[in-house]
Amino acid sequence: MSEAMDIKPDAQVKSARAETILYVDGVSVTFDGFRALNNLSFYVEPGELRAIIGPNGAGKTTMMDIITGKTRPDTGDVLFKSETDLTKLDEADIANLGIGRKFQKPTVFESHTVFDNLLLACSGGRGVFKALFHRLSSAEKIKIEKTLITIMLDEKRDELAANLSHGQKQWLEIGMLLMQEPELLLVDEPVAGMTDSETEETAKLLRTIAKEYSVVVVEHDMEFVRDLDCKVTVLHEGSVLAEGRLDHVQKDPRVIEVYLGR
Ligand SMILES: Nc1ncnc2c1ncn2[C@@H]1O[C@H](COP(=O)(O)OP(=O)(O)OP(=O)(O)O)[C@@H](O)[C@H]1O
Repeated sequence: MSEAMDIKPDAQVKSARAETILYVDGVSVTFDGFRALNNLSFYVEPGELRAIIGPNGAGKTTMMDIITGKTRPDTGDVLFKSETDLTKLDEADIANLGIGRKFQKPTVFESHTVFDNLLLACSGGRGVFKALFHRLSSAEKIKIEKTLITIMLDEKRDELAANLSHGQKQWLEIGMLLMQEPELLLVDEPVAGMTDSETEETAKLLRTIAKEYSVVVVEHDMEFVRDLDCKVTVLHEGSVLAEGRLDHVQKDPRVIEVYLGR
């Protein structure tokens, strides 16, 4: 990007902020002298599905850590819904604001059924015993039923989570996050280790979820990213290298050189 394009007049910055669910601007973070994020700026609109790609070490995980309050930036702004400064909040506050994060490995309650996993997720910290034995409100029931269908596990509702395939466990964990009705969902490499058909179904699932919530997905699997059919941000050395539709960024010689051409 040219220097001229880098200059953001105040009015332009303001209008970008006004329309964003996530506003990351000029974020840098250094670990022991190594700059993991370097003046990183990108914006996500409400209801948007966004894929983040980039080579190993590009800063994708660090970026998620900054958004969720696990890591503090040295400089830069991170705003949720244009006004809440996430750099001042801790991880629990940020989760309570409505930002859900799905880590790469599924962490479901293996010895409970699919249905009970969703029930536990909407229990609001009641504890396992109380959560499983309290009377479900009709709103909770509807929410669980709707989520079971969304995550394609309606027919597995009485199955122990331990008996699910790896892909189904990932979907269940996404469902558990949906029970909290997050406005922004961050998903880290969801299809690693999935079968081809599970990968395809996961793209459909995330596209469905993005009709209701904003979703940011970090992934290396290009077929999957193509299926997401969304805007793609390419990170490299802690900055945005390119942004646009996958077809567009795949043709960018810089992207081919540092990532896709390998
Ligand atoms: N806590 C830390 N201390 C020191 N260096 C770190 C720390 N966290 C990340 N890094 C370094 O910052 C850089 C960016 O790492 P990050 O994990 O964000 O990249 P990534 O794009 O998620 O890579 P991958 O695709 O391999 O997961 C890497 O060089 C990594 O070694």
